[in-house]
Amino acid sequence: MKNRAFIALGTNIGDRFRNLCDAISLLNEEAEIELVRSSSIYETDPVGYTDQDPFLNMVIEVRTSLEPVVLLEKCLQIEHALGRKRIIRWGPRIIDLDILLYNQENMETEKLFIPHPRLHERAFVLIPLLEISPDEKLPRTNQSLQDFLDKIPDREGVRVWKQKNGEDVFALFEN
Ligand SMILES: Nc1ncnc2c1ncn2[C@@H]1O[C@H](COP(=O)(O)OP(=O)(O)OP(=O)(O)O)[C@@H](O)[C@H]1O
Ligand SMILES: Nc1nc2c(c(=O)[nH]1)N=C(CO)CN2
Repeated sequence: MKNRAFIALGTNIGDRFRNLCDAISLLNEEAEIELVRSSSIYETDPVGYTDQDPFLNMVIEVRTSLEPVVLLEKCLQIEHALGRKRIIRWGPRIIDLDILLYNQENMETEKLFIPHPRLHERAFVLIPLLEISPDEKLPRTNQSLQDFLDKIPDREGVRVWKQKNGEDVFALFEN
């Protein structure tokens, strides 16, 4: 599994912890995806469309033999399997899976932008990502993601909800 990718998870409907667990177990069932690392889980104030409940957000690192578009298809299938419906842009969701980074690639197709276009402006993504990969940069640039995070004024809206215990965090998600 030669490719390294980071996936952001977000949820603000129903049993949010259960939704994270379900999404991670479905990713783990894929033979071509290997879970490598996970951030702590953060509770975050909604951004964009603010009249909605707080989210749980986290970031995981995976290794995969899937090409980016196929990895996206798997993510969309999992969103669908967990009952996600798209109603309001940036609105409430059972689960959202975004591909943040895929190796050092930059790609823009109709369906897929990598790195994720709003990655560098979202504290709810940058904080968990930098927790597990502090030196990460925007692909093929020298622009450190920590620098982007430092420029975001409001970071108080992102609070640790469940601390990573330092050992196998994915154990949290075993059924
Ligand atoms: N890096 C990416 N990861 C996931 N989806 C992406 C990515 N780039 C483009 N997309 C496209 O975005 C669509 C998903 O949009 P979605 O409804 O989840 O947006 P959103 O989660 O409301 O907003 P945001 O994209 O700001 O997180 C997918 O169907 C996919 O085609
Ligand atoms: N805190 C927080 N706010 C959001 C989130 C999210 O995951 N967390 N996702 C959004 C749509 O992608 C819009 N706003």
